[in-house]
Amino acid sequence: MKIAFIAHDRKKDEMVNFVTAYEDVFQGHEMYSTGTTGQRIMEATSLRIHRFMSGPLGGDQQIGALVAQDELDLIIFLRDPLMAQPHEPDISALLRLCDVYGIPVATNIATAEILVKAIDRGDFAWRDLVHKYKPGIEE
Ligand SMILES: O=C(CO)COP(=O)(O)O
Repeated sequence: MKIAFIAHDRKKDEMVNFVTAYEDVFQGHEMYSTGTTGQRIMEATSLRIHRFMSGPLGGDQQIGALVAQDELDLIIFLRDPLMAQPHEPDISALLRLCDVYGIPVATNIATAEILVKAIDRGDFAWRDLVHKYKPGIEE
């Protein structure tokens, strides 16, 4: 699977703890992140993650481009709902693309917990069918 991690500043500790706790589940998957989030995760774990730009410098949009190209199966995006972000339009654009393409996206730790257990159980097998048949997007 192809998984992306993104966390706003006040959620980074939570993200690091989460990924550390489930490191064995994430091992072996192809992983992406925004700049600082990926750096923090790699400092704390043995996971290798392809890091894009930092969010405010375009990282959310780079991950959005992967969604548009059907190159991501899951996004864990721990957003800070109590702090305004200078790049809010980029964040909205990424979440919109997830809805356009039906990409599972967890925006809080409770949903992230459920989805990581779903990976472990093989519940993401339907993504293989999506890749296989790739229906066109309705306009
Ligand atoms: O701002 C972000 C997502 O919107 C995250 O970017 P960083 O991982 O570089 O802090």
